[in-house]
Amino acid sequence: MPWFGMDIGGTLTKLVYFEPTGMNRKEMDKETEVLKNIRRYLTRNSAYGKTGRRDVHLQMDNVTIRGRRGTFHFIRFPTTEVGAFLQLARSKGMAMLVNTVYATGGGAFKFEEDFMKEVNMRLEKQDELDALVAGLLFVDARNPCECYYWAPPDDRPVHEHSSYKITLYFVIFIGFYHSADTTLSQSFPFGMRGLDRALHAGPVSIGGSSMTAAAVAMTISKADGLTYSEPPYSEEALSLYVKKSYNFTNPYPFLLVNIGSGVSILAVRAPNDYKRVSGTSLGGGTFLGLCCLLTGCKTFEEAISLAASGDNTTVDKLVRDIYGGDYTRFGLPGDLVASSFCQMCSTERRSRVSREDLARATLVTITNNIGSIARLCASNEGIEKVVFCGNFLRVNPLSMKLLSYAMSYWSKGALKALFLVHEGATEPKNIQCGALSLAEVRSRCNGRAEAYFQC
Ligand SMILES: Nc1ncnc2c1ncn2[C@@H]1O[C@H](COP(=O)(O)OP(=O)(O)OP(=O)(O)O)[C@@H](O)[C@H]1O
Ligand SMILES: CC(C)(CO)[C@@H](O)C(=O)NCCC(=O)O
Repeated sequence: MPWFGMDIGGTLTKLVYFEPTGMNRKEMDKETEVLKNIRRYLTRNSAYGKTGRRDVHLQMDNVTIRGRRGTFHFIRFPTTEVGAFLQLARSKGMAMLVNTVYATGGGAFKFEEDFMKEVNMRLEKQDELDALVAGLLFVDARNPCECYYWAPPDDRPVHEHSSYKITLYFVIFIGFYHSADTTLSQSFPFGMRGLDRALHAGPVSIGGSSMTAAAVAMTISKADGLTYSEPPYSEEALSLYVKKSYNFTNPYPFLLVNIGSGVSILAVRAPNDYKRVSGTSLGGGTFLGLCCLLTGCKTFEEAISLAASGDNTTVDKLVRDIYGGDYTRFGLPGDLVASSFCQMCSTERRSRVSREDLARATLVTITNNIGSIARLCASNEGIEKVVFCGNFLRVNPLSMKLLSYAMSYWSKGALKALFLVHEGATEPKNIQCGALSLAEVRSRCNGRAEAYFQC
């Protein structure tokens, strides 16, 4: 029997196939033709039918389980295609094997009878959240660079990077001020809020030097020490992030936020000690469903690519759209989204909004909401490490960066957002182990050459 494990989720079915390697002649002779065919079919292709895909970049080689060495292959297809999958498995002779497969996810219950009827396959059902925790610990133990985080190269939080600019603007401002032959109050007889309102005005002149009113307003606001941060969703802030490996050898306690169709949040205190502390129905399925409705896109990949080039500020109402600037008393920066999608109440704005902006706003809305709930759960549980997983993060660095920003900004650096290579990464080998010394990398890889090179 080939070694399979399945997770039949609300949106995607994940199939893990363990291909034994290094079989001796006797074992090879014993392997039936059906098994050989299945092995060849799975490992020689990376696409199955129209929608089945093998994530070749996630493949794990030289893994030992139950004394057998082999390779893990990761295959996925939409759960709507379970029927087609069963037909394919039948055509490959699966029904001729006496077989039981470990299966998890809601579909293990829902499709149990179909599996038995179509391919004579008994599903040995496992709880999906037990499997999630066990799977995370398994894969992390075998891949030293499994766990990573997003941060600027110097590891300082992104929102602190803007303080460089505060200093810079302050210096520019002082320069202007000193070269001016007029006083500040003469140039700007209005207060800070007036300056913020001047954002839309044209160039102004100070002592013969001119700069835009917007730059002056920003300068003053920064020099004045008002709350300021680069908008987390601005390209400038997001471009600061690089992936960095995280040493997860002492993981407990950690919060595990699984963003699938819906979202489950677990507090994990030991390998066999966790509880589901919360969840939300606004998850990856909501993002994709709303995006399809709003933009007419057809696939997750399309939705993500639209979002990548969109601007949510044409769709959302920001604090500054309501306050004219920051709401300083309660530390709400002007760039914070005050009300998701609120600009879409206007017929005029609706008529000129782009698909890209709608996709971006949907992504930001769903991601920020999950970030807020995760942050509250972490503080309730007294946990600092927050691991995000689930296929919503697949090919979706934007959400990972937004979550990283939100965790760090709102907790004043206390919370760390962590991610997993086998959930979301497109190029796992690009992760920098930059924060680790060579000796640390070596020790974490336990002398295994392939792990070391991956690092
Ligand atoms: N190729 C894809 N097709 C559809 N959705 C995708 C795809 N790739 C990533 N996604 C995203 O991943 C989500 C599904 O994630 P995941 O596979 O972790 O959950 P699930 O197991 O299907 O759901 P649940 O655990 O809630 O039952 C989708 O809702 C979507 O946001
Ligand atoms: C129902 C599950 C557990 C199925 O994986 C998941 O989609 C989920 O956690 N949904 C959120 C349900 C809620 O807590 O509101």
